[in-house]
Amino acid sequence: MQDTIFALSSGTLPSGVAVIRLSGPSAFDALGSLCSSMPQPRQAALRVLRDPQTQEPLDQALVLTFPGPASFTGEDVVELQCHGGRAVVAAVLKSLGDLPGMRPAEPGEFTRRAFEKGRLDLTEVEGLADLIAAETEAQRRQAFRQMDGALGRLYEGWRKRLVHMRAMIEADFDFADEEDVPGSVADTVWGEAAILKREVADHLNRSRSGERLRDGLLVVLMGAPNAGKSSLLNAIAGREVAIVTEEAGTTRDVIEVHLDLDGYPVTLADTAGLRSGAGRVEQEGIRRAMEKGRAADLILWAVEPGGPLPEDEGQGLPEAIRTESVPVWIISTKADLETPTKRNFSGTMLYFPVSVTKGTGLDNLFKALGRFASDMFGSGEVALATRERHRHYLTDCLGALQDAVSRDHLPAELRAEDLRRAADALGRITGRIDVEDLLDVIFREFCIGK
Ligand SMILES: Nc1nc2c(c(=O)[nH]1)N(C=O)[C@@H](CNc1ccc(C(=O)N[C@@H](CCC(=O)O)C(=O)O)cc1)CN2
Ligand SMILES: Nc1nc2c(ncn2[C@@H]2O[C@H](COP(=O)(O)OP(=O)(O)OP(=O)(O)O)[C@@H](O)[C@H]2O)c(=O)[nH]1
Repeated sequence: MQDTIFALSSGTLPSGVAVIRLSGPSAFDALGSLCSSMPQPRQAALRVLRDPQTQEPLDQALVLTFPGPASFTGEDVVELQCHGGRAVVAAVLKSLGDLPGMRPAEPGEFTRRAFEKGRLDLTEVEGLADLIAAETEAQRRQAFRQMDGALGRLYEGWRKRLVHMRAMIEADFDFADEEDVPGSVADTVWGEAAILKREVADHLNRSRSGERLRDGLLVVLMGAPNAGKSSLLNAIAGREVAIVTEEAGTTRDVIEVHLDLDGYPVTLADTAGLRSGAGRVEQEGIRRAMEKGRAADLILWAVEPGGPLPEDEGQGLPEAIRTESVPVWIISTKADLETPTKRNFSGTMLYFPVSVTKGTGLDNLFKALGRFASDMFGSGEVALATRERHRHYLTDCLGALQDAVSRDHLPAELRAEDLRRAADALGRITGRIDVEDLLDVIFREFCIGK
């Protein structure tokens, strides 16, 4: 018999109320050992929880039962909604652990059981994890859609189309000698495969923005020492997160703040000022700055009056980063010291005069950053791939479809095998590869068993 697992499912203690969940075949017996009578399924009831050995009262709690399979995990589930005191929760967990067949749950084990019982596919599991991690509105929306099955349905739909295409080819072989089967049904299959290939390719092209929305856009502040980067970061973050001093080369490490810009997640990283002839520690800071710069979605180049511009040889933005085709915006700092004049720099770069001392120019910069993020993430209407894992298998799927479509000089059996690889790649994303499907489709559509 499978273990029954239990865990505190609500957050850090102490809290107003703490939710302890149990799932598995002994869940209801365990509840029976703790309280006098079982409540109606799915209805909260107030009960005194007692230590099963001593009958000492532990707490007065709301208890709920969710009989499987109509529960979150698909198993019998019990919830104990206790007072959120540390000793209360410790005492209840101890009593549960002493009961037969009970053990503490591993991280994610409730959801894992839900997956194993087929109640959630892998993308829904990931969506649930992302929903719990979501920090901004756009992240929440994307995660909710995925948890709700939008991505899984898209891939399942594609996989079913592939299974159907293979069924067509199979049928063509099986009935090649029979008279009552129409001519080569398989001929239409390659056209369908080409259409699907385009859909997968489009989806794959958009997957970066799904991943970005999940992780947050990386905006990196770079520039010469003393340009005012840390002051700018502090002003943007609205709190003192980076050390601001008048000494050049203060920021030696990369400091990051997470921002919520109109619901979009943005990570802003402050970096060490770039200069030659720096000491060893500072050199390391510069190396890290370069590393961040290469990973950036956007670089803000801070320049004080008279300071170096990105394209300046030696003091500017290093060649290695300029060639990465990352957009660079110029932030002309300390605008209170000197009326900033738009100097002669590459005309395509956006330019923002900012004074942290006077507090001017920041709103403008915020608005532009918000627009940049919303352009990058798009409308958020379509289900996007959100993980490298998805992109990996989508690439496999696309490669297999490409083979199926292009290898028209090869026998259909081999090209059907390409379709199988494409379908399996999708099945790996959702965690559901089901070989029985192929037979099902053949039986249903062609009445083989007549
Ligand atoms: N107290 C509590 N709140 C919670 C959860 C929980 O487990 N406990 N959840 C945990 O993540 C989320 C809600 N998710 C849930 C998903 C499905 C079922 C469930 O019982 N599903 C059955 C019955 C559906 C129905 O009656 O409409 C089913 O799908 O068959 C319960 C919670 C968020 N809030
Ligand atoms: N007048 C004026 N001074 C500023 C402004 N912003 C920053 N400063 C000053 O410029 C100096 C350098 O600022 P930081 O923010 O430490 O510069 P940084 O670019 O982070 O420097 P490093 O960490 O060395 O790379 C400090 O003395 C700040 O007070 C501004 O808007 N106006």
